[in-house]
Amino acid sequence: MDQEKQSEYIIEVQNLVRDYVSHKGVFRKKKHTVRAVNNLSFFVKKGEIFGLLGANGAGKTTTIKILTTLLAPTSGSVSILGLDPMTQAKALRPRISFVFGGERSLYWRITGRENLNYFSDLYHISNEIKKRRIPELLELVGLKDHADERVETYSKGMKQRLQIARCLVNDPEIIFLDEPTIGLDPIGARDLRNIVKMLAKQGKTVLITTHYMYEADEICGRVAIVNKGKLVALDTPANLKAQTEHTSVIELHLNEKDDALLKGLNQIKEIDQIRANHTDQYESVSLQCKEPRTVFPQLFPLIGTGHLLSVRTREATLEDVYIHYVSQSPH
Ligand SMILES: Nc1ncnc2c1ncn2[C@@H]1O[C@H](COP(=O)(O)OP(=O)(O)OP(=O)(O)O)[C@@H](O)[C@H]1O
Repeated sequence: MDQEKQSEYIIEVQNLVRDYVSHKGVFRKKKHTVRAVNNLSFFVKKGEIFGLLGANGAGKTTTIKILTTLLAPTSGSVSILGLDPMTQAKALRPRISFVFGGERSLYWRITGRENLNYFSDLYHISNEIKKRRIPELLELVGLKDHADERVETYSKGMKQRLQIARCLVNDPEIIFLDEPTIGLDPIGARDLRNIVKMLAKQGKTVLITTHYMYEADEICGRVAIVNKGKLVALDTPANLKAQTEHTSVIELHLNEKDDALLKGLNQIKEIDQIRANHTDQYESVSLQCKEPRTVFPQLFPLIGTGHLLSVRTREATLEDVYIHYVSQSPH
């Protein structure tokens, strides 16, 4: 990527590597290295909602920690707002903010408003700005009517919204959100997504990690799919789905597990990928293929009488795309 092109980005990550080194054994200690981030590169523009997607252990949190000045990289270069998070942390910190999933960075014994007041003071925000900004933030995250209640009385969703308000007290240019909707009920998660969308509309840049593909599809302008520390795909959700344009999914629901069927499905060469999910009540099998009509004639003879509850075809979702990339990348 040339210099001119890079300058339009406010997050620049190039060939980032981070190793964790530990020592195992009591006497003869053996060095053990885990490469959590493996040659990762991506660039984010101002105002984007950029998603970092990956399974547990993919290296997302490690990457965010490096980008937010909390952890040193092993090698590679990172530039946030034109600053190096390691050597220019002091200049960078007031201009960014972050929320880590499940983190307890609020004081539960005091009210929501008092929390925002306290965190504003840590950033030396003037009384004049605080007076205007804190009510605005409480309004933004829908906590205006609960501002003077203790945080310990808040629901999980309210606490998470207060975390977002907390991370906005310094009016950051970039917000890093590590799994912000984890553990929230569907309405709480939707409220949080709406807040994130609103922030991007106001010109904030958001880097978000999530396990929920529909969430990434809904709010992210672009997503990077990371597997075992490596980038395996990067594009808009629409483009990623379009690249698998000729991919359809046939979904079968069966009233019980059918090993013979799975064995037979493995023989159909027109099926690109098979995913089976077994619950107490039923077995669901998803088949990725290019042309369902080429699969059906071979599929139906395999299904034992009485086993099939339903069958339907659908277009590939971002989740299918994600599974496609993650299962294809080398282990
Ligand atoms: N402090 C540490 N010491 C040793 N290994 C670590 C440390 N922190 C993370 N790792 C390892 O680095 C890899 C990446 O972890 P990381 O937490 O960055 O992944 P993640 O994508 O955020 O996962 P999750 O979705 O579970 O939060 C994992 O293999 C993890 O076990």
